[in-house]
Amino acid sequence: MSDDKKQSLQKLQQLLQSLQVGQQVNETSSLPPKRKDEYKFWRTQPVASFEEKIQSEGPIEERKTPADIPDSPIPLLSSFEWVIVDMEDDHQADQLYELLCNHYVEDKDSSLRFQYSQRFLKWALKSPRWKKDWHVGVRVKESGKLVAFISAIPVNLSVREKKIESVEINFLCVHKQLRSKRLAPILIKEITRRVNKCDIWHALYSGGGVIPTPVSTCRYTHRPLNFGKLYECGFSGLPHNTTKEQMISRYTIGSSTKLPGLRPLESKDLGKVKVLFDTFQSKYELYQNFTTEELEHWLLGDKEQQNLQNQNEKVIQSFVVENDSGEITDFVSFYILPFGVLQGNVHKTVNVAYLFYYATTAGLKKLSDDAEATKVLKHRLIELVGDVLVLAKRLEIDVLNALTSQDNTLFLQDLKFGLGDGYLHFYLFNYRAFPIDGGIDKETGKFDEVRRSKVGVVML
Ligand SMILES: CCCCCCCCCCCCCC(=O)SCCNC(=O)CCNC(=O)[C@H](O)C(C)(C)COP(=O)(O)OP(=O)(O)OC[C@H]1O[C@@H](n2cnc3c(N)ncnc32)[C@H](O)[C@@H]1OP(=O)(O)O
Repeated sequence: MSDDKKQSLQKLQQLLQSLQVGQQVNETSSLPPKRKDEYKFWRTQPVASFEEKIQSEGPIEERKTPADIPDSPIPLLSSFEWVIVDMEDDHQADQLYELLCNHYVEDKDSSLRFQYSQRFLKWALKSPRWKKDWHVGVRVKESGKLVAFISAIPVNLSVREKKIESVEINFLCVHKQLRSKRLAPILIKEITRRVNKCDIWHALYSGGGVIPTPVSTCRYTHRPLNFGKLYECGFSGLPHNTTKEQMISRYTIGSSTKLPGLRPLESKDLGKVKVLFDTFQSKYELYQNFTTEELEHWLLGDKEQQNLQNQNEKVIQSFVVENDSGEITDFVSFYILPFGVLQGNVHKTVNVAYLFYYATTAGLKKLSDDAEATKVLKHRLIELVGDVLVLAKRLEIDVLNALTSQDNTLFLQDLKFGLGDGYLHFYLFNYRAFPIDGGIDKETGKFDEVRRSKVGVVML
């Protein structure tokens, strides 16, 4: 490949990357990592240091009880107040939607922003055992304007053989005009207080920026499904000596799925899917133990989504493969989170889907590092995710994104996913753990098909 072509391809990848960056833009990602003692806030928190040689896994802080935790919220400047954002009230859910749309994550020149629908946010924030008290907002007292937010949902994590009652922290957001005023640490301390009051002492969170200290790092990858539109939006250039038609043809996929017995997941499948999923997930070193109720929520959507007339409008799409004997041999899911295109483009939205959870019986009976089992698994995942491309295309998705987590490195290359520039770092609060493989070869920065990743959680 000529240098020009390489450069153009690189540019294309960078541009495409901006479509699927998720959490890595606008965070601390552009800053070089500092020593832990230079992180004014994080050096005070129970997290491992970068340089620490971990000897054994377990909690960092001594065991406390909820009685040790203050009853009152962390003080705020007098012009602001703590509020709960009531996700059951459409008006308040809309205010959160507004805040996130305008201030959460965007690309560098502010031409793209996430379009978190109310439907998406309700699904993400009202998972089983959710608590109103953990949807924490900050309002300007005088105007009532919502200017900051942070959330927690309960999760039961497994870190290697240990089960850890935890929360997942997400949607940390501060209004642009209030940035760099140390409000984020206050939000983090307040959510910590509220969670601790419920006798929970650990958390999982992720982000594109490096803070002390990632337990794993995965890389973003993307698979264009509608190159023509991405090109028209101005996000993708053409590699040197390549026509638009050639690029479109490179990414063209068939219109029908290939796996016999592939159909949408129904609630009657959940029992079987849970058994399959539990077995499949247990090979990872970081994963969530789902109850059947949680599995229903995350794979079928909340009641509102389940009751939709048009199932294509669901933000979560899940499918199973049922064989002739009525066994569920596989399931796969993806969620949809579009970007709004600003600055008067012909296209108003870029439809982005993210690969979510999956499991298969293929290669399960043998040890996961058995070469034959890996071959069987790889072959099956190429078929399964290959069908996801078709299903996503039918829903008019323009790009399918995936991380290098789970067993994804087995199919990314074959299915023409391009390596992105963005990384997603996974963090554990108040828990020391040995590093977990993220599916990237440390020498080359490319997909690690041999070790793969041991990260089995997917965060929204
Ligand atoms: C047991 C329960 C525990 C629960 C808590 C577990 C921990 C949860 C942790 C949160 C998980 C969130 C998961 C998600 O939602 S990741 C999504 C984060 N959100 C965005 O990227 C949206 C756009 N950006 C913003 O809204 C703001 O820039 C944010 C709010 C991110 C920072 O606001 P601002 O730019 O105005 O900064 P500041 O002056 O107030 O504060 C500066 C301090 O904050 C540290 N900082 C900056 N960004 C992040 C970040 N993404 N995670 C952790 N820390 C972060 C930074 O290193 C510095 O500390 P230090 O370097 O001096 O030490």
